[in-house]
Amino acid sequence: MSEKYDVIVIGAGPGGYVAAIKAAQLGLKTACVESWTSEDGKQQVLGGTCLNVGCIPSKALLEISHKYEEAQHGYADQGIELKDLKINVGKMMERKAGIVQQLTGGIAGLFKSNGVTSIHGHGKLLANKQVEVTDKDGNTTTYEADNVILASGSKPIEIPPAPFDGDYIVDSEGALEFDEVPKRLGVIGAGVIGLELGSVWARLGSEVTVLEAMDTFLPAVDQQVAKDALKHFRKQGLDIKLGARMTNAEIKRKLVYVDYEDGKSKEQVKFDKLIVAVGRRPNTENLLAADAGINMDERGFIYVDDQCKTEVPGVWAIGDVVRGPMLAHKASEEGIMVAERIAGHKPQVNYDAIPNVIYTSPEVAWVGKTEEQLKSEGEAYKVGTFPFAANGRAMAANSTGGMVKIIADEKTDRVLGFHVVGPQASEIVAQGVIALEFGSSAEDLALTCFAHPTLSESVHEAALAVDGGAIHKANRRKKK
Ligand SMILES: NC(=O)c1ccc[n+]([C@@H]2O[C@H](COP(=O)([O-])OP(=O)(O)OC[C@H]3O[C@@H](n4cnc5c(N)ncnc54)[C@H](O)[C@@H]3O)[C@@H](O)[C@H]2O)c1
Repeated sequence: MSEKYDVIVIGAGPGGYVAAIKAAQLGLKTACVESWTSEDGKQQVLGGTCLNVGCIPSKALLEISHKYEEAQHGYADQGIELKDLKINVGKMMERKAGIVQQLTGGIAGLFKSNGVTSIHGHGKLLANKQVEVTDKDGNTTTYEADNVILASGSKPIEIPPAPFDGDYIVDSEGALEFDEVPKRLGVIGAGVIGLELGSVWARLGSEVTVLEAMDTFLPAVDQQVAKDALKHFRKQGLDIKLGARMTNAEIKRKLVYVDYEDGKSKEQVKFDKLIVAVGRRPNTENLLAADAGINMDERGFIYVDDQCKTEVPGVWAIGDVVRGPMLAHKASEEGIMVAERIAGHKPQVNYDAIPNVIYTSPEVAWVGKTEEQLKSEGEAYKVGTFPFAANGRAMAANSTGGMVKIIADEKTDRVLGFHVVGPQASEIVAQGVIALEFGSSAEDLALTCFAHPTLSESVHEAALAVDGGAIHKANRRKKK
């Protein structure tokens, strides 16, 4: 038996590393176990999926591809003339790798400065809050802790009709590593990952076809916003086929042949590469000893309550291994809540005010309820929208697609939902999160002074529009 800790965190993704830093800041003796190893097998890699092969590298590619597309299609209209524009995929990948390295190295520095002990190896929870760590050579060490936080994240779901081969049929990770722009790219699943990665490669020149089994586009998103987004994506050249269920994918002569059914007929299409993005599942295999006392549902999610407590006192679980959206910022919030609870405080994550973002172009972002949810709950509500087409700053930026939509309670005027499709939606949605968190009314937003000229003025106008008072668009007349 080795050292005893106040807190051992298993997993150093945005849930785990944040929990470990917060616990150490609160004076708890903390260790964080992470098995991820650099390609040369020499070093531990911190940051999990988000920093290494998820949010951060995908955003690096999204930013670069956005610039390239703008230079290709948007500059000439603005009087900027370019000759011989080219994309250098190798250089783009180098830049992405540099950003990842900088950030993951930064966590190691933060662990050091906060006094978190980093343990390299695979962590497994045993009975009595013991954690067994197996290093890369197979040696095991067992640690004891008063509290264990399980934060082992998730991985892409592999489906039998389209097994990953790492070259032609890839998951979200493989889709960040193509060494050239595929001529024809297939994407299975029009979820967040499929749309983000599909749009990266479409902007770099791929002909992208997205096959989505469901008939409804982005069913979790407010449908007025989802329909607007779909229109923009299709206009950009993404061929999104709804109601198209992929049934088989086969690699033949350096091409991927994909069969799908669309309710009317069976079709086949061929691609140079295929990305399969049909969801993720929790990383809970080999995480828990049989006598650890922790229960999971049939899909491998660990049962927890609102405070992320498992059924074993002192064992907590956060992030992608538990209920709720698989989002880095949700995991981090849970990590902070758990660390503070261990230290004796009583914080609570407000699960009703967690923002969602799809980093496409235009971006889609929202927080709170959709119109569809409110209708099904029988709530009376009112809506204000404002299009970026009527926003001077959006015009100046040559980015006028989309809108802001605010939904407020019919009686109390309290903001219930905040939805954006358009430029900088990921930044603008923070205003909705603050409104929801502070329980603000649409009138509070309408009475707030917004700087001119900014994209955020569309928030102001949408809030004014909730009661028919927008200045820069025609309001629907109220019935007398
Ligand atoms: N920006 C972000 O917030 C972000 C980024 C990446 C990942 N994530 C999270 O990661 C998780 C996984 O994302 P995802 O996009 O892989 O999953 P998803 O669940 O969002 O979407 C998967 C889609 O695949 C479709 N599908 C399944 N089988 C199919 C088939 N045989 N043929 C055609 N379509 C099929 C489903 O109907 C679904 O719409 C999500 O929880 C997501 O929120 C979030």
